[in-house]
Amino acid sequence: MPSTLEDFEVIGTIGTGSYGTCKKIRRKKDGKVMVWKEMEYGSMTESEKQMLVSEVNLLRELRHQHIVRYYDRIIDRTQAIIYIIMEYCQGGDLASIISRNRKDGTHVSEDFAWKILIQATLALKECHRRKNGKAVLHRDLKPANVFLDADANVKLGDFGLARVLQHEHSLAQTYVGTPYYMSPELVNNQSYNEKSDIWSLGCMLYELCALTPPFTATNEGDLKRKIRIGQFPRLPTQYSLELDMIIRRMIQVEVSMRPSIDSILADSVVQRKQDSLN
Ligand SMILES: CNC(=O)c1c(C)[nH]c(/C=C2\C(=O)Nc3ccc(Cl)cc32)c1C
Repeated sequence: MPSTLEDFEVIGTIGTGSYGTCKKIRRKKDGKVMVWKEMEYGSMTESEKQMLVSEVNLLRELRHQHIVRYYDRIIDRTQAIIYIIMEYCQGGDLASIISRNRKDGTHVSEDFAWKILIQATLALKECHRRKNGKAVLHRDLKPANVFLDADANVKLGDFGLARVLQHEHSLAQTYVGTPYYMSPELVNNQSYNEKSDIWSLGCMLYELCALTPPFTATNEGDLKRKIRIGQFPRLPTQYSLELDMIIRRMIQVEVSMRPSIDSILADSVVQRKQDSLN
């Protein structure tokens, strides 16, 4: 029996992104707290709507402990709104954690950083696992798209849809945010690949610890120049050389020099940290 809007009650608004509003909802039949992302599709062409449907179907297939769980979708054809119903992540998003630490002058612990590194890498491994020969590259890995559950476990969210919603009519097309995590291959107009997600992962982990992206500038031209050069400061000295080194390996300009997901997970320090997490 497909869900309807009447099966849920809205208990709060979590946030509004470039392509919709995220609301906290409660399922009436069992009180389960979830979220839905409301997205207007009225201005989309038929092919863009088809892209959205296929991306939502991809989300439906992804089931992993570190990927936000997709539950259902409701299409309100009268309002031209699709509601995508997903798992509630009580711990919020990494962007809020970074902002709070920046304001308070505090830093996440080394163990927390390793936990996020390991679990986000496991989530990416699942995304990159070929589905009918089609990799689901994240393409938009950033602190605002990494969520935490009640036990501060990583839940990677919001991928695929970001790409679909970059259609020419979408407000999402209007430039939102500085591309701090843009990889050198994208700066050079080369193709996006799995190692581009590794670059973004490294930039995100760097910012989680240093509370600033590895590359910053006052204009996009300078930012692109710094990304091409690829030099950035060591993590704050409270963090180990091992953590600095593994993040530094991810943020290598040369694509082939960046570690694969499997080599990250095979790293001896990662293995030791993973054992202590389990
Ligand atoms: C400060 N952040 C929050 O309070 C927050 C909380 C408690 N939950 C969220 C976001 C989500 C959440 O709780 N579940 C989600 C599923 C998919 C997507 Cl794209 C986002 C979410 C956020 C941004």
